[in-house]
Amino acid sequence: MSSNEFLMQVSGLCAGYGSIPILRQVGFAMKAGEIVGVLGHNGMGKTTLMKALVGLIPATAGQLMLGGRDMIKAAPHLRAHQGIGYVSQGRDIFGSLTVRENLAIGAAAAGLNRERAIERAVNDFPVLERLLDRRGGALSGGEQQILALARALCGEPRILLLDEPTEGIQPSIVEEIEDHLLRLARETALSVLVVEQDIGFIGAVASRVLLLQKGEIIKEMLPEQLRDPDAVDEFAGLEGLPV
Ligand SMILES: Nc1ncnc2c1ncn2[C@@H]1O[C@H](COP(=O)(O)OP(=O)(O)OP(=O)(O)O)[C@@H](O)[C@H]1O
Repeated sequence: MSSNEFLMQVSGLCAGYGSIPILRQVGFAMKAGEIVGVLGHNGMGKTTLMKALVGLIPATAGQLMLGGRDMIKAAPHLRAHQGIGYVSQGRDIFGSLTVRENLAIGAAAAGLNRERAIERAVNDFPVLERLLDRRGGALSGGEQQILALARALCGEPRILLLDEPTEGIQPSIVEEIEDHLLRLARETALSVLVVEQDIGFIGAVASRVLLLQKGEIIKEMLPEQLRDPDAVDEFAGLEGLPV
């Protein structure tokens, strides 16, 4: 396969906090429309990987090829212009602003028409319609996750990075997120890199799974291999999918 078929290519990525190295020579590539999962024990560097890709912490080495350019030294907003969207583990909803205002900020950050972005968000996630005038802080965890996802999508990313999107949310909303991600990947060729502890979610959405151990990708698995409890437990410290 030629390198041009990849939307994003990461190679030799090293990053950490101050003098503490966390990521060690991380490399992988993603094609358009692919959903890739990242599994790993707590503290193995999953969130650090997301932050290094978004540009919230500096890389000490490596490349991040996006649209034919190495963006590893670029500021976060420039990476966003190259198509990277991000929903952090904490979701970063503005709690004192309404859902409508949260979405408007997402649209403004991407230089898009506010009304059109809100219309699209409601169309994508109908649950948001009755919540538009409610404050972000008054939403349930699941509603906040949907809002964070909708806000990131306002930027029309080509690659969406999601950090534990199912954490603390009810199963019906988890299913809604699964369905929506699969539809976006299929219909709009959105690529998604998703860090998760919910192995059922990863098994449902990802076409392959990267296992991160001590800041290194040590193995790549297919979702069906997540049914092997020993393999999953060894590398990710999680129970496998039911056989
Ligand atoms: N701001 C920080 N300063 C220093 N060390 C940090 C900082 N944030 C994280 N670390 C350390 O970096 C390592 C990787 O953390 P990271 O949050 O990336 O792990 P994770 O795999 O996402 O874990 P979790 O599943 O618990 O979120 C951990 O040892 C953590 O203690």
